Amino acid sequence: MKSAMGIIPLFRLFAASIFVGRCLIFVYRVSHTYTSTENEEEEALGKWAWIGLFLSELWFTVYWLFSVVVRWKPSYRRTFKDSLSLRYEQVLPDVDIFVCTADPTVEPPTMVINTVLSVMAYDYPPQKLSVYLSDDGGSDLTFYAMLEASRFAIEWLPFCRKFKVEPRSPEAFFRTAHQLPLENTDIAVEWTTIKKLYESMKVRIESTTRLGQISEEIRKEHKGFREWDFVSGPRDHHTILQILIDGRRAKAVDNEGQPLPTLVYLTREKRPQYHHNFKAGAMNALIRVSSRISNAPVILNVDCDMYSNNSESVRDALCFFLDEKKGHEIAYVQFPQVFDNLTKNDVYSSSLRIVSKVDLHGFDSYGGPLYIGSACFHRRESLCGTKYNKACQQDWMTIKVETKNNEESAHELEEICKVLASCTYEENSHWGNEMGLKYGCAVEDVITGLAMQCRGWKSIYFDPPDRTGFLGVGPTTLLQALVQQKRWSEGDFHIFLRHNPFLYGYNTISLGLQLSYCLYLLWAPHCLASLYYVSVPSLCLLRGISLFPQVSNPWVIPFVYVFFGNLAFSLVEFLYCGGTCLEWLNSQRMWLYKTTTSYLFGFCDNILRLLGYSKSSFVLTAKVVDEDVSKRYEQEVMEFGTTSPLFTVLATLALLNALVFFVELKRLFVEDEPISLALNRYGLQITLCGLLAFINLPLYQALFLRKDMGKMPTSVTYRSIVFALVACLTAMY
Ligand SMILES: O=c1ccn([C@@H]2O[C@H](COP(=O)(O)OP(=O)(O)O[C@H]3O[C@H](CO)[C@@H](O)[C@H](O)[C@H]3O)[C@@H](O)[C@H]2O)c(=O)[nH]1
Ligand SMILES: [Mn+2]
Repeated sequence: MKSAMGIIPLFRLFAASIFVGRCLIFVYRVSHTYTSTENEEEEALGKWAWIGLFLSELWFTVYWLFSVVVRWKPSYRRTFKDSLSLRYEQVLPDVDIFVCTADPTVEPPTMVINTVLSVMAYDYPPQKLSVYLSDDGGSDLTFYAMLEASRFAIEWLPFCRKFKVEPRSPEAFFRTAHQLPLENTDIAVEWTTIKKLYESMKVRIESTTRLGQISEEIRKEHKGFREWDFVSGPRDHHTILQILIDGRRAKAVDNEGQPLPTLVYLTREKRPQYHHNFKAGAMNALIRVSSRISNAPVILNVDCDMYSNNSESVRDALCFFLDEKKGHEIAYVQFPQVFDNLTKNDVYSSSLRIVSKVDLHGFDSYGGPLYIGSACFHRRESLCGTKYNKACQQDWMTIKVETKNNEESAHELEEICKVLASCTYEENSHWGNEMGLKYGCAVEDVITGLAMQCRGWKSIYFDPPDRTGFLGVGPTTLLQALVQQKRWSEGDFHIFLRHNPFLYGYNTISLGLQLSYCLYLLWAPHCLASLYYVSVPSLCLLRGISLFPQVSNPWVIPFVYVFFGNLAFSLVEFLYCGGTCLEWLNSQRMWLYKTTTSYLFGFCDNILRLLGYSKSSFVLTAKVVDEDVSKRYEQEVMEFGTTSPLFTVLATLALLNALVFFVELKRLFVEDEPISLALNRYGLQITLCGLLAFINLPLYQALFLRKDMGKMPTSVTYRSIVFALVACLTAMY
């Protein structure tokens, strides 16, 4: 989707009509109520159910308004990289690139170094680039892979430059461009050589990783390995800092004599008695260490699972930072997160399609997108806590970094920087609060971005029109997807409670932006209304309580219009953004699953935290799964396979709706009451229940029909059958 400008007026018209529909629904809810002919108890019950439904609809409407605000006036951006080169090529600023990794088994070292190599190979003066890897896994395996990468870069960078290779992650390159360019023998020869080099490196790294330890032979290759003699475990060790390529040295050149970017490996100190604050802690350590080594004014942050797919992204980002009119007020430039491991119809709806094609463009027009963790360029100054003011307007980009470091040897520099990454360094300081990334929130990125915007900075969303900037790894099992969503919803709601955009952003960020933020920050409480809507109307059906207008009553029109109008809109929007119909259906299912489980648990965690019970955690998203699981993923078969309370909730809700639907069908067709009467009275409720049963079809399959390892575990099946039956029986009697 290039730009949705043309259809914006249409959208506004549609939104207005839905708004009228929603108002009519409220008029109906307020002017009518449930009346029973049977008894008082029944009537009281019905009245409560009615009020609950009214509140849910009220909530849905408020939430829908946020989504309308986001879509109201999106903005789309282009860059002019040629003008940038013309004007600034000689004075381009330094750029520091931070890559984070946390665990060598969940995030394999080969993946990590592919990301590292892709960012080392940016189309940018290499002497101005410094790449830092933060290894929270404290693993010598990752260090070894980095050492290999530092050697491979000598061949890889000139190769990329010469043949304008895209993408510059070797793994992705050889995977996507497996056709050998035969017509030109020169390329063919070099291609084969470099491919062989890469593959032999990969074999070495993978065999070492499989072995789980570094052989004596390899240990001799670098003094750095000796550091691991003193490491007692991934949560208990000193700082290890190794400058693998020292870009200041004349020796640091590739095989064509061109300079290489600086390459640094860091694992910050960790001690059991100190909380390490997950990725935020890692990033802050990197900010400090890099400030002493290269101190570039621009910082790019990527996760190790997200490689650069476009060698020009640095230049794209600088077009905004160096913009004469607006550049001085920009804190960060966020690129979309796109994933390259998704299947055609994206079973787990991991693609963030609507987020990146719709929502973030909307945020942009109100003052800037959220910071979403990876693929984001920062201005060091704003990340370090500076408030935006007039002084920021000076020519900050072109100020040359002090070169005092030049006399120190790499070893001296390493020793000096180690303290900056120690556990105690942050004691009694503003780090994690006013400086650097904020601590104590499961979405350190969003809260940090919001804090910067509240300090007066703006941000930019840039979705490159021709070539995606970054490609990452999305969750590939249902549980991973739900757990990731739980972390996000928990963190987002935490922000709403503790760093509310209306309070902190009062007078500094626009009302539009404050409202837009709510679209994400209120995911968690959204579960309440959703849970209500997918269970209570169905349970009421069993009892014969009708909660919607009769089908023959004109009041039914707004209900039908709002419900189906919104569904139709979201389908059209999805297709417009390049999705498929099946993908849309999957996204609807996932939205239901996320709201009723992830958001529910995220919500509960926040409540527990308020009561002082819960402590923060960060469940990493797995980047590798075993073959069996991955095969089912390729076939787009939903993966259950493990017992999890999340699955119990899902299965219970699904069974409940199936049960009710069957009971109702039986009633309709078997009992004496004429069908038309019952349909008229319960039409909407039965439709809702039927739709819920329909969207859950894959789940019933997993419960009762499948035989593979990914089916629902029997314990979950039994448990949810019991829960669903109990709920139905309670409702009936
Ligand atoms: O103690 C930790 C935990 C995580 N990480 C890194 O954080 C990144 C994100 O972790 P991942 O498991 O990939 O989670 P995702 O859900 O994919 O991450 C998204 O959501 C996170 C916030 O919840 C953001 O930090 C990420 O940038 C964003 O991509 C990875 O590079 C990890 O190596 C650390 O460095 N240290
Ligand atoms: Mn990730």
